[in-house]
Amino acid sequence: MEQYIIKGGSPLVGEVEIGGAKNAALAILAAAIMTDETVTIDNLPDVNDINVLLEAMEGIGAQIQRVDRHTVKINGSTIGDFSIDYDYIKKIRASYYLLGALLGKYNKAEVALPGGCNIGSRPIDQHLKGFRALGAEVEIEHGKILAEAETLKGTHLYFDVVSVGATINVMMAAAMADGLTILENVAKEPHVVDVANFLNSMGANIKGAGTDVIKIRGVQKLHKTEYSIIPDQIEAGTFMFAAAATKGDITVLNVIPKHLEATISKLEEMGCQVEEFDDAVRVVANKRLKSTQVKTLPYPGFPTDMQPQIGVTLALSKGTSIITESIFENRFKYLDELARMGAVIKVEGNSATIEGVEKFSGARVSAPDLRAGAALVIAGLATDGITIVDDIVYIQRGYEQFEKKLQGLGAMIEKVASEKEIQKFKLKVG
Ligand SMILES: CC(=O)N[C@H]1[C@@H](OP(=O)(O)OP(=O)(O)OC[C@H]2O[C@@H](n3ccc(=O)[nH]c3=O)[C@H](O)[C@@H]2O)O[C@H](CO)[C@@H](O)[C@@H]1O
Ligand SMILES: C=C(OP(=O)(O)O)C(=O)O
Repeated sequence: MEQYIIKGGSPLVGEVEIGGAKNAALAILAAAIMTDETVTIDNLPDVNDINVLLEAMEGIGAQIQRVDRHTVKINGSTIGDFSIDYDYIKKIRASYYLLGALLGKYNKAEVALPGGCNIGSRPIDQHLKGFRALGAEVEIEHGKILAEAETLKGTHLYFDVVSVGATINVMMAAAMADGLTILENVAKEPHVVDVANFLNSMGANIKGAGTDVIKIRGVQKLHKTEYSIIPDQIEAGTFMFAAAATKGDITVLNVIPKHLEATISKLEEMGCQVEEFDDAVRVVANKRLKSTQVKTLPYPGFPTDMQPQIGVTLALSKGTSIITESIFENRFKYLDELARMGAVIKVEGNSATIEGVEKFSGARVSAPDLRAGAALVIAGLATDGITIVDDIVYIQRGYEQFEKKLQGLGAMIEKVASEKEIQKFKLKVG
């Protein structure tokens, strides 16, 4: 099992290139099979979730051609099977997008109930409500969701909760339904807009993505396109908090600063200097930061996927901070690990009270999920001494070459897989 070993305590300084957004890419890859023509997708992050989804798509007959590390050509004309097995997709959440894509194109889909990070109960009732409203029969049998329709028909639907996944999934299916679909109380995340833009570039007729109401006029056919995925706001924010926690100076390159506003505003409140450029953001922290309050909310609120990264940074900041996690009920597990490094935290329900400490002490900790894992790496980088992070397979789900990018900023971090490699690292760093 691979681990990260870290010798922290030095500021991270330099520039880092941000890749394409995992959560946009997963939906866009699935949507690419909705035409029989060849779709080229660029700025794809080379992370495990993407590779798992591509394998699942190949498994049902789609032709996948890797042009280079970040570019893929997809042709869905050879799909002969509408059923995705659990073995393929148990590790990823976004497999559910194949449901919307297959249902939209073929009026039939069978997809095993999704996996993904264990950050809460994560129901998919809103996805199913949307498919049913479009006229599909939907059953859950033997761990699979079975959806089928004679024809999909446009509908007017009000989501009960704001869900990224349900918004995108129902929007995909509706893109090829008969007539007009109006979706209300939808998610407004940048990746929702990116998927709508992608579908429109294939000939769909979707308006309003990024607002509370999306209107989709169904089309009979979609066509080929070439599309570049937006930058990953969560990867960018992770490096921005790495700058803050290590009292560093990091410029994240290839970002859309508008997508980072909630993160930027918290960093400024905490005492960081933040400079915005056209497609870059620089974060400088040259003193101990201040406490603040933060509540996770759907976009444009503070993202739940950034909650552990701010949590680690606040645990080192002066004063008492309160974090309220309002999206997922099980996203504080990293705080137990952080307590092993000396953080002082009390969790009650969906809120954590953090008494900032001057410093952590290195320890062996486990990544409980993707973002929590990245946050524990940040904690290690901010700590004198040695930290070992176990279960980095979670981190590899969503961060491309995480340790290499951190090394480029001066971090002493290595991926190791044996006691011998751990000892070698310790000897090297003294
Ligand atoms: C692959 C992907 O893009 N994952 C992201 C996506 O997850 P995901 O799409 O699973 O998250 P949702 O936006 O759907 O979840 C938001 C809230 O709605 C609830 N809910 C959702 C669907 C549903 O049918 N019923 C229901 O009650 C969830 O339990 C949660 O409390 O958005 C989350 C919120 O920004 C992010 O943390 C995840 O990184
Ligand atoms: C929670 C995440 O992913 P998923 O929804 O795929 O589990 C994430 O990207 O932070």
